[in-house]
Amino acid sequence: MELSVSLSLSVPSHSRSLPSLFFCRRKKHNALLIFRNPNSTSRNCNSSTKLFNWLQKNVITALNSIQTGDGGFVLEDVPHLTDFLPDLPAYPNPLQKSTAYAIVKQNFVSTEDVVAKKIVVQKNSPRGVHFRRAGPQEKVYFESDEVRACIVTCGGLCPGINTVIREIVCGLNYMYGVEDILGIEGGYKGFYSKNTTTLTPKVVNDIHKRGGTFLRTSRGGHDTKKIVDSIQDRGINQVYIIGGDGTQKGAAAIFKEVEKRGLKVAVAGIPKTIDNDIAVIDKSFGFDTAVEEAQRAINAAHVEVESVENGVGIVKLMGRYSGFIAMFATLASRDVDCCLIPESPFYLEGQDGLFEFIEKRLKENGHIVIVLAEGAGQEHVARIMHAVGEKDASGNRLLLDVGLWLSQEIKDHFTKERKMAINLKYIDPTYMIRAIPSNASDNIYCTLLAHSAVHGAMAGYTGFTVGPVNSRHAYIPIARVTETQNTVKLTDRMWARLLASTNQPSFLNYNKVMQEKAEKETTNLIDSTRTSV
Ligand SMILES: Nc1ncnc2c1ncn2[C@@H]1O[C@H](COP(=O)(O)OP(=O)(O)OP(=O)(O)O)[C@@H](O)[C@H]1O
Ligand SMILES: O=P(O)(O)OC[C@H]1O[C@](O)(CO)[C@@H](O)[C@@H]1O
Ligand SMILES: [Mg+2]
Repeated sequence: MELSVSLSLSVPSHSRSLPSLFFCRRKKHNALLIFRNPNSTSRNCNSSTKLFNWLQKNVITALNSIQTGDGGFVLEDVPHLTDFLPDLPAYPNPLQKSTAYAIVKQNFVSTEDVVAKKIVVQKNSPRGVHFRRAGPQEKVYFESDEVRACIVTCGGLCPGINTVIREIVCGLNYMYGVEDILGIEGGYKGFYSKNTTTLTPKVVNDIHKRGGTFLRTSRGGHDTKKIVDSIQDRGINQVYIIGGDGTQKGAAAIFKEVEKRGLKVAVAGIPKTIDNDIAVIDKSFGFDTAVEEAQRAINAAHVEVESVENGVGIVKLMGRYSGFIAMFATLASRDVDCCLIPESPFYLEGQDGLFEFIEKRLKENGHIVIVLAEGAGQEHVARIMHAVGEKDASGNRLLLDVGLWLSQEIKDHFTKERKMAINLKYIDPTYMIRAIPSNASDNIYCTLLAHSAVHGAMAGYTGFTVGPVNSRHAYIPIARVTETQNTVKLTDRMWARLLASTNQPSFLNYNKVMQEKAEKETTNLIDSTRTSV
């Protein structure tokens, strides 16, 4: 029989008589749990703690909640409250009595249901990694009147945050009869520095029609201890956390602390990012809305440059480390001649460089539209501006304005060096594409995310992120979505589609060109020093 291994930080404080390190089998999931008992009076407590710490450091990431099965089947499961509170009672799901849901053929998802991470397989390939399927379960671990939930939003804005807030509130209330829901204001720091607001279906009724976040947001200020103290003091037992990769790391830290303190608190993460840079999930909410809104800016650029001689339009879109918005906006528009993203470094001068391409398009068509992701070409701007690498309150690198830099470089090159008059229009709609309400399909997506999170928390799952994997909503261990960032793969078919549609240079010679440029600059510097001496 195959067993998986999982580590749990502590056991309830009354268990002084238990050994300092002990093992037990979690039958339901066929897993071996290793517990550390910090209250143990046993004499070998010290060495056990050392062993536990070593296991935690070296083994936990690899083995936490992993179950294996026949044919190479792997389930990367999420934690459950009963992992560290084994005696929790379960109750029948109140959805059984709901008139709306009673007619659903398969009202509950089975605890055996899983979602495959990889959907394209071959006859003999192993079954591979799976995640727990999201949805309502027959048993819940909270009674309706026992729940005190809270919702917090952190990081940058994204279309659809208000829909997620609305649907968590309405989902908890309409499906599970929960009436005690609190809003934490202004991001993580709101837990310990602000009063809460009361959220009811009536209060949130119209918020999905507005952009932004009804609860407001912030960067920085994550203090795990203070946050969990506040959760404990306020008697909160379900925490819904909406935010990007940084926020999800914060959610993981809150979960760990909750687990360490042995609290009956379900921690659910709902991934949010306009950049679509969250790993594992198909797509992040608000992304489609942002791509759609970007079309308006691209269209404006096209109209402008088409109406003048030698028109050069530059549209800067969001995308710190991932160029998904720029790539999808380009593919959708068909008016874009060149798309520049952080994953594909570009160069200006020489053969197959950007200047050569612009000149070619101006000669052919009389105009050119360039879409630029804000994170692209940062190395060029940094070199010119001697940047000091400023960071925001969360520690994210602050980007330099690549749009302004590129506009200036293009103007200088064509007017000074090529003696060509150009008409350059720089459009910067960065915040406009994320400060709008979500479109219809994102609204539905947000509803499913919120409801999946509610079902998961009610079923006692915790320390999870929810999201669609191959179109099926799943509960994903938080570490899975924070360990890597989703970026555009230049070797994937989608980037090839873009190159084929724009016919832009691939900049594959980037390293060679940049090395030659650096060598040339060094030689020039040496020559000019010699001359001046
Ligand atoms: N490693 C971490 N551990 C704990 N908390 C973190 C960590 N990284 C970030 N946070 C907290 O998460 C919150 C949001 O982080 P950040 O500003 O990076 O935005 P984000 O969630 O990544 O969203 P986005 O990048 O889409 O705007 C902040 O309050 C920050 O303090
Ligand atoms: O909201 P801020 O702090 O200006 O940060 C902007 C950044 O946030 C993001 O929108 C991600 O949320 C990035 O695309 C962008 O670089
Ligand atoms: Mg982030």
